[in-house]
Amino acid sequence: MRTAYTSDQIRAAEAALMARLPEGTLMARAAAGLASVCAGMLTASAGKVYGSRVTLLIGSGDNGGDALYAGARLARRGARVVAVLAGSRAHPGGRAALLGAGGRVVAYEEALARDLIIEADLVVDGLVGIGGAGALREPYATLARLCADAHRVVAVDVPSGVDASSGRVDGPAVRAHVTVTFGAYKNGLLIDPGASHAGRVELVDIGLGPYLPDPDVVALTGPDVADLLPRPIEETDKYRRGVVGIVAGSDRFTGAAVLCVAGALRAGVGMVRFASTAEPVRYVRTRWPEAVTTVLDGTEPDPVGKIGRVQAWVLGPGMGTDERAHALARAVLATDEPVIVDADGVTLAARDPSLLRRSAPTVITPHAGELSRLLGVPRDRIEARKLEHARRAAAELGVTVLLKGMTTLVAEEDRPVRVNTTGTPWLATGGTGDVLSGIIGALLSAGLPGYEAASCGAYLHGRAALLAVHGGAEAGAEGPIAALDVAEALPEAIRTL
Ligand SMILES: NC(=O)C1=CN([C@@H]2O[C@H](COP(=O)(O)OP(=O)(O)OC[C@H]3O[C@@H](n4cnc5c(N)ncnc54)[C@H](OP(=O)(O)O)[C@@H]3O)[C@@H](O)[C@H]2O)[C@@H](O)CC1
Ligand SMILES: [K+]
Repeated sequence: MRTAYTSDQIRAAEAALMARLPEGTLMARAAAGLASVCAGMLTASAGKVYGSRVTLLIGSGDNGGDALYAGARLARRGARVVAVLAGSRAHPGGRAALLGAGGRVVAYEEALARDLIIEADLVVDGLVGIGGAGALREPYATLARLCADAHRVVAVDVPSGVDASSGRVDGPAVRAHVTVTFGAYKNGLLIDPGASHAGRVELVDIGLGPYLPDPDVVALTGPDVADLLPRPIEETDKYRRGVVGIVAGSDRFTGAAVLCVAGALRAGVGMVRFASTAEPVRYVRTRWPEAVTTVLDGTEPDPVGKIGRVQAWVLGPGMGTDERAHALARAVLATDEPVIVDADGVTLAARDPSLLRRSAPTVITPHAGELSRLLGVPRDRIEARKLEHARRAAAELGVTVLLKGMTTLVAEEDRPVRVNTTGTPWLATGGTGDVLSGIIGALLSAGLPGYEAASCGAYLHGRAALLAVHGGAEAGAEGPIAALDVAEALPEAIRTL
């Protein structure tokens, strides 16, 4: 499990550790780790450290101090190091170390900074770290923008302009090839848009481990998901493995039904009971003979009873939002089984919040627009502050929230937010969300709690998509995928966790 923290949590841990160490020890550890990554990159790109050109962008805080001390180490190995000071101040010890090692220090001037950034083999972003607040001011903002023209950029601790605690980016921000972070991951390195500014993240151990509190954000890894996934045991049967009831599709949207059933079946459910109007039932029966189907014409006094016993429900994909759909949603949500509410189900819940007031576990899977309707908060505000709003929705609605997006978040009250690290931009294609809800339904029916089902489901969905994009391989050339390809790649995604 990868764990991440807010700036305040990191600061508190650093203070506790620093109190036990001679002054400057932590910065020396950070700078040594940073210099070693920089040297590796220079060797890879320029063939050697000696003679290579390094430009340091230096802010007035300790983030600049790290960069200056690392620059001094590189200068001692023969690199030609120049520090551009963005502010009137710079860490005095770091500045002296760089000058002592033969490096140069220049005051910011735009044309000079541009040349130094373009000509460098490596640019080191030491503008701001966890002390950054709000959008970058000038000339920091211009320097961050100029980094787009650099050959290679290493960000110190976090890319400047990215909020370390949330991943928020308000204005220009450095886009790094590599981020060297100290002591522990910061939330902003895992959550977008920050995460996509960080490039590859290298964690340098500075001894913070024993002083870190419970993490604020975590990311599951393949082995974590492998441990959490229920596997069939010898004396099992389809009922014990889990039966999921899928209420999805309508005569207008038949595909959502087929895809949702695909996700559940390929994720390894014991059995699918599928219920809908006549058309989607016909399509599901044709494509998935494995599913047991029920036609609902909307006149049933007890639709849930007609469908039969299940251990969990998927409610919503393509089911529509009319009166019939509303009544069906009410009936499913009145049961005592866990329910994942997706798509039209989320729209119905936004219109009638009483639907989500239930004691059994509920997972909702909105994108930012759907969450905007649920919370009554503008969509762009949610997109800018995803962590905050996923948490708020979980607390206010009393459900597990899977907020879809470039990085998917899973929030539940009093638990660290889980951020999903698998996936690919190719996933942005119609129907993939229906597959995801089927996967989560399958995991819920197998007995996983909502928090685990949602986060493992997102992981498997993203991993299956990656395999499909690479034609079944872990990496390599990429090609387009359709939603059904994601479902079809699930068994391989699980096999190779
Ligand atoms: N603590 C430790 O033990 C260790 C810490 N370490 C390192 O220290 C870093 C934290 O250092 P830090 O606390 O000095 O803050 P830092 O990130 O340099 O930024 C503060 C400066 O930035 C400025 N500034 C802020 N916002 C701005 C904006 N929007 N636009 C422009 N400027 C802005 C702000 O200016 P001011 O508001 O004061 O005018 C202030 O001067 C941490 O990330 C890690 O790299 C490591 O060495 C390991 C040990
Ligand atoms: K930085």
